[in-house]
Amino acid sequence: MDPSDQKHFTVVDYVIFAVLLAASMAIGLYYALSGGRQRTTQEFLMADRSMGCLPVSLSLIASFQSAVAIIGVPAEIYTHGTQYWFIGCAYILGLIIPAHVFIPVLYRLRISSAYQYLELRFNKTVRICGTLTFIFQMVIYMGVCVYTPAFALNAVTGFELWGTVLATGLVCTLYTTLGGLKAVIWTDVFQTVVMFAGQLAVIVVGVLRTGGVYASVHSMNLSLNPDPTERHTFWTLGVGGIFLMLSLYGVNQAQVQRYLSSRTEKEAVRSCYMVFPSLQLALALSCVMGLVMFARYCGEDHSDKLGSSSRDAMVVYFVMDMLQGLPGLPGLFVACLFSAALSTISSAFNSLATVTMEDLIKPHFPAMTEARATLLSKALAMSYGLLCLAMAYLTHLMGDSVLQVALKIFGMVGGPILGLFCLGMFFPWANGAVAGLGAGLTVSFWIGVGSIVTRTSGMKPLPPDCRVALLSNDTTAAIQTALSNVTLSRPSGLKRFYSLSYMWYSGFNCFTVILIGLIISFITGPMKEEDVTPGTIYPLLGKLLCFLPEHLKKKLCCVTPLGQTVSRRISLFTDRGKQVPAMKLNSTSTCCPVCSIV
Ligand SMILES: O=C(O)CCCC[C@@H]1SC[C@@H]2NC(=O)N[C@@H]21
Ligand code: NA
Repeated sequence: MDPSDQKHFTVVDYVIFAVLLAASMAIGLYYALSGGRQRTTQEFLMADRSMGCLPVSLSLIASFQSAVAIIGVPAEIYTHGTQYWFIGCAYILGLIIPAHVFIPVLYRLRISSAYQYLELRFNKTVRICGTLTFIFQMVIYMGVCVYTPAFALNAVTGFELWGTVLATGLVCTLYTTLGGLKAVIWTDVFQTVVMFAGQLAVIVVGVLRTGGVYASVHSMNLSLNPDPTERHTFWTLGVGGIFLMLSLYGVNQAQVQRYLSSRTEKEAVRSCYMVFPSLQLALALSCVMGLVMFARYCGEDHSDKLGSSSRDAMVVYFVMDMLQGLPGLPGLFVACLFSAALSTISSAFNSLATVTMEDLIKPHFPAMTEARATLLSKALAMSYGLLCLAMAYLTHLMGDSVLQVALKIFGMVGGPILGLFCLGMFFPWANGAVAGLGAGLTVSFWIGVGSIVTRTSGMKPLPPDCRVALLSNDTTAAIQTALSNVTLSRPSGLKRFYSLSYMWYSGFNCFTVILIGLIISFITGPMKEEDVTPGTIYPLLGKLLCFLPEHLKKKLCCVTPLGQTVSRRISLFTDRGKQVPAMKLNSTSTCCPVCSIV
């Protein structure tokens, strides 16, 4: 990028960025020195299970809204049109199902890590596999989140790349290590506000300077094509996106930990509902930013100004172009970018430290003292921080648009984990979980790597050229007809398998795990009712057939309502070694194998 095009920061911008980092540190220090001073893992990892629905809901959004969305979504809209906005349709079921299926089951088990559910329902091996898969997913995802803001800023403003990565990583590691989950949640609240403010500022200034978004209306496209190999259609985003949402907001430890830190189950369900409007707002802001950017540049390709860097960097170029000469606003946008990154990375650190502690260390050292366990948790948060800096470099090599990289990771790794939980909750007789997960991950990496190797991610569509958009309608129609007549060489066989849209990865891999898990269960003999831990099954069929009269349901499937108590006592997880009051279970009804809750 030649220096003449380089956008520069004024002192005010650097000050605003420094204030953001300092504010986050202050919140972290406050929680390190107040309350129980983070002396127990219940406080450090679970915020004493005392959180209200407002901070939890804002923290739930912040966990998976990082600089990847702030930069990647406008770049997506600019390059491919408004198709991506349809992922908003997936937020409906993508939040209702977690609120009414996953939260009730997981909250009533009084666990700290989502993967403790897997040991309760299956066995310790499944739990370890689930935990390791989660760690793998979040470490790579964190690398993308740390790298994105630093790379984008460096490409446009010459902002020191690795210095920024280091500063972000260290500040984040510090306040997460000092202040625990309470600090992470309250910094998430503060950072979500900064994130929205920054995006709003860019949109307002952008609309004022480009005179509206009329030119980009033509980039509104709606593809209802059911072909699963088409990258973004209403079906891949609106339906495939539901499985993506379930893998994140239903069973991902970062979100489950927030549900479990709520003071009551109702607060947790309410926080899940409160996520919906804010998530739609976040999606709308980033999509409109892409439209304003299109209106400004009409789809022309300015990457010549940016040298080799991708369309993602173009978003930062556009923002700096818009905010030039308005001291403080470039700094606000940079603060917005790093708020988005910090809130995601801190959530990832804390959830990684929690599962490592709860799932991998505590079970082997039950007699470990509270002080030592808390110290170890802090050391883990620190080591994960350093590990993600290494992953940031790996992202440097990935090449794809950052949004696509993140969505692929969730699909390839989050999908199979979702399948594991669904196998456990909806199929009482299932016990082939390890084989199911193994098969799911194998297929997922086969298709993921295959799609990268064969690069069958479909022709990169021509950047929408607003000259076409501004032509008279019949000319445009003529051009589009001509283009549609050019049938791309349709991939067949394995190539077609590799060209499955990555938005179907979550759903596809989830079903692979369930299918293989059920087949193995039948081959090795299904689980007996009495062996299933009560409270770990969601009576799916019973709920679906809830319209049937009781006597018919009794014949078909006499399901006791969720969480009903039955006669046998079971010992749940022991919190710190002592026997937690077991769930008294006292209904005697036996149930059919299909949907029974014992
Ligand atoms: O922003 C990121 O870091 C990841 C990209 C978005 C992740 C998914 S997309 C659907 C859902 N909505 C969000 O805001 N995040 C998740
Ligand atoms: Na975030």
